[in-house]
Amino acid sequence: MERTFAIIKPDAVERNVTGQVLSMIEEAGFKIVGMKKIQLTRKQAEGFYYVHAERPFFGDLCTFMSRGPVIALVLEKEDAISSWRNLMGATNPANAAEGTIRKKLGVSIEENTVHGSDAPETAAYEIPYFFSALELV
Ligand SMILES: Nc1ncnc2c1ncn2[C@@H]1O[C@@H]2COP(=O)(O)O[C@H]2[C@H]1O
Repeated sequence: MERTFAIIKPDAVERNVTGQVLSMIEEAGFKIVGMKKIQLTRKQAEGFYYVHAERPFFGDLCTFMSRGPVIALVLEKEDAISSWRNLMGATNPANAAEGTIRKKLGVSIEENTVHGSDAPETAAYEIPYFFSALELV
């Protein structure tokens, strides 16, 4: 079993599609082992996305991610990291495959509804950024 970190982003929470995303997660066989609703500060968003600090979209991304509440999740499944990335679909919803969350619900390359860890090292940074060990059950 592997764990990955996921976020349901502000665009999805604003549009009341949190439940649709959670249904797709459960239907795909993930166990939700951690879940919380929080609103990031701008500084917390910058810390979470520090690997993108030099990218031109970094400022807008941190503004977007702190503009409203998000749902932070830890998901468990065999090959959870790649399975979750497959279920999310391509970063740009315009390029996402049928049946993926971003194809169904994504708005734009920035407001793309969900986030997921891209590698085990990333999950090892992202999970404890949001959750203590006691919160994962
Ligand atoms: N040109 C871009 N390329 C990649 N990611 C982008 C771009 N512009 C905005 N982003 C956002 O930056 C985020 C970084 O990782 P995410 O998977 O959370 O999803 C990405 C998008 O929301």
